Amino acid sequence: MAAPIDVAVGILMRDDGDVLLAQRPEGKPYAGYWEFPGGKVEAEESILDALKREFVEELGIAVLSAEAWCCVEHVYPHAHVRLHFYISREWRGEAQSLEGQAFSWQGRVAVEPLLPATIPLIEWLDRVRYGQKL
Ligand SMILES: Nc1nc2c([nH]c(=O)n2[C@H]2C[C@H](O)[C@@H](COP(=O)(O)OP(=O)(O)OP(=O)(O)O)O2)c(=O)[nH]1
Repeated sequence: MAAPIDVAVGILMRDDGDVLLAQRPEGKPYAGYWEFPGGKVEAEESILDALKREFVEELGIAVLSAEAWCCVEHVYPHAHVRLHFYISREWRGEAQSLEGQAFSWQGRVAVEPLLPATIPLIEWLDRVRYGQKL
């Protein structure tokens, strides 16, 4: 099988625990599915740099700091991806829809459909956001 493609994914988390999700625009695989913003890491680029670049390109947001959280691999029909999820609580700017995508701040995540590889993350994330009360 081909080597996985590295993808940098960012979870912006507000003080109240809400997180930002975006809807994949037309023309991409899984258009209309919800995801955390991010994109493919380019050659010679660190994952954190890719994350910062994607947030500027897609949302006009400057990520000031982010912490590596977890890494998930998934094989789709279109690609084998290795997703590097980061959590950021520190950024500058308000989200703008620079690629025509919808986005939404969510507490308990209620948007759907979610990208398949992102679904398990939601439950893990609730443990981070709301403690072990689940
Ligand atoms: N951003 C993001 N991608 C995800 C998530 N979950 C998940 O399976 N993916 C997959 C979908 C895609 O196969 C891949 C991301 O690639 P992409 O096509 O969106 O990346 P990109 O913006 O760099 O795209 P492009 O330059 O090729 O148009 O990771 C997620 O929560 N966020």
